[in-house]
Amino acid sequence: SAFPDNFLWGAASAAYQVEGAHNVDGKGPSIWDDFSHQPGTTHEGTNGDVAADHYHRFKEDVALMAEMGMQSYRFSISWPRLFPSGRGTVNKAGVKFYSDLIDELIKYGIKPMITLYHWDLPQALQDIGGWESRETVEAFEQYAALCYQEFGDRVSLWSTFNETLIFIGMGYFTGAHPPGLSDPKRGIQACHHVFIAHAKAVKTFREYQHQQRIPQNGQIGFVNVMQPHEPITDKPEDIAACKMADDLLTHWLYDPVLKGEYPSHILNITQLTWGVPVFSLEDDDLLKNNICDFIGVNYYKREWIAANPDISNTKINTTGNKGSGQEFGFKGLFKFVRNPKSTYTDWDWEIYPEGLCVGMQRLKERYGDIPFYITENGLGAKDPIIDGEIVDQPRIDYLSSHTDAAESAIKQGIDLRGYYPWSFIDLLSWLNGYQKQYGFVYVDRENNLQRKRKKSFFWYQEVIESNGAKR
Ligand SMILES: C[C@@]1(C(=O)O)OC[C@H]2O[C@@H](O)[C@H](O)[C@@H](O)[C@H]2O1
Repeated sequence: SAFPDNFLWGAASAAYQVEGAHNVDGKGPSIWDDFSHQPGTTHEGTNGDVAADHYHRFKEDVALMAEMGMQSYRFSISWPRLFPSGRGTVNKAGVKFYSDLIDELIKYGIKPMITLYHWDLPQALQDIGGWESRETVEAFEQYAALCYQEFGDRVSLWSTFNETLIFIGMGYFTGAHPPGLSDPKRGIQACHHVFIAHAKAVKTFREYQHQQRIPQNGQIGFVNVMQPHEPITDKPEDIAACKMADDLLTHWLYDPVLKGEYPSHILNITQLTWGVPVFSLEDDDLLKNNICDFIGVNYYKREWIAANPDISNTKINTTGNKGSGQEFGFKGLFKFVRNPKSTYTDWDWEIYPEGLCVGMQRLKERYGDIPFYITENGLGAKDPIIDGEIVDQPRIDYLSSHTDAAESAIKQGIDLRGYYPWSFIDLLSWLNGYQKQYGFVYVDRENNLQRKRKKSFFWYQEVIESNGAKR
């Protein structure tokens, strides 16, 4: 196979979705603890109070990762577990949990990849404005510095934010995520502060390397949604809508961290319309001088785009009833439409493996020969259980076809360094509860969260053992 010898075969998770122990050993509340406890916010009121209880079972889970042969594990740190009120006093028990997890991974030769922010902002910081406040930017820099100090000696792969498009988009535009707003002006400024927080965290990371407080070989990146857009017809209005979707959903999110600036024509529109983003004096240099080392791409689906003169709908399919999702779109900009020729999941996401390769090629064309990690890719499904076995063949087919696309990308010269299927273990899906499974390992919620290897566990074990030759 074309996979290089040092290619990292991993898997991913996120703190709020997997750990549980939401108020244990000094952890403070996050905005997801607060939001998910409000009625009507999540599928059937599901939340991360217990999740997969990884906080208490991480040794068993890491042993399963090692049995599967995983070479790297992408996980996120819960900021309020380290800083219960977001800044100031450090919760030593929280530091100990992640230190023990990292030691357990290293014991089995599994490289940690840390995500600093996977949506669980400390509620105490939301109370002072969250990402709309520069105080949160300062607090993030302090949080990142503590993580570098405590874990930088053993962790060389870092990323700052996961899917800014989603936590800003759903937090400030659709309102489906906390803080549940629908205000583009506030959303754009909040998003700007996230980019500044990222740049400051990169700057501190590089300073710590320079001072040899952390190893020189460490890499710090940014993790974005990678979602290729295609016009549903070659009519000029559909092509224009597709370009708009690309500018707003891709370039606005990638340019600031890979070019150090926003796409200028969109920046003109946002500043003319709302006077945002407001830049502080240091912002421009911060963005320009702290380009990250790699880009993490989370690939699930392509979206077909059409012109949208009429609908404003941001409700999505959160039940898993195929075809129950309406067309998602912003009036006057674009809308996502279904292609009758395409194949879709139960959550109405197109299955398009080639998009993994096409997406990286397009990014390489715009940003140059940057290192890539596929930091998420997976099939959300209700896995069939036959005679007590979890026979998730659809997930095997999905991952197999996507590793084909990954191999094609490498053959075409993309600097792809690792593949982290979402998710190592079944965990909470934010708005879809526990019914939307992604894991190689099943969690029996009727039986004390007992772990059980799925068919895909053994399939992936072979893929890793053969360095991608057997798929
Ligand atoms: C919305 C949804 C899903 O549950 O299907 O998309 C795929 C995957 O993306 C990740 O960044 C989220 O942390 C994880 O929970 C998943 O979230």
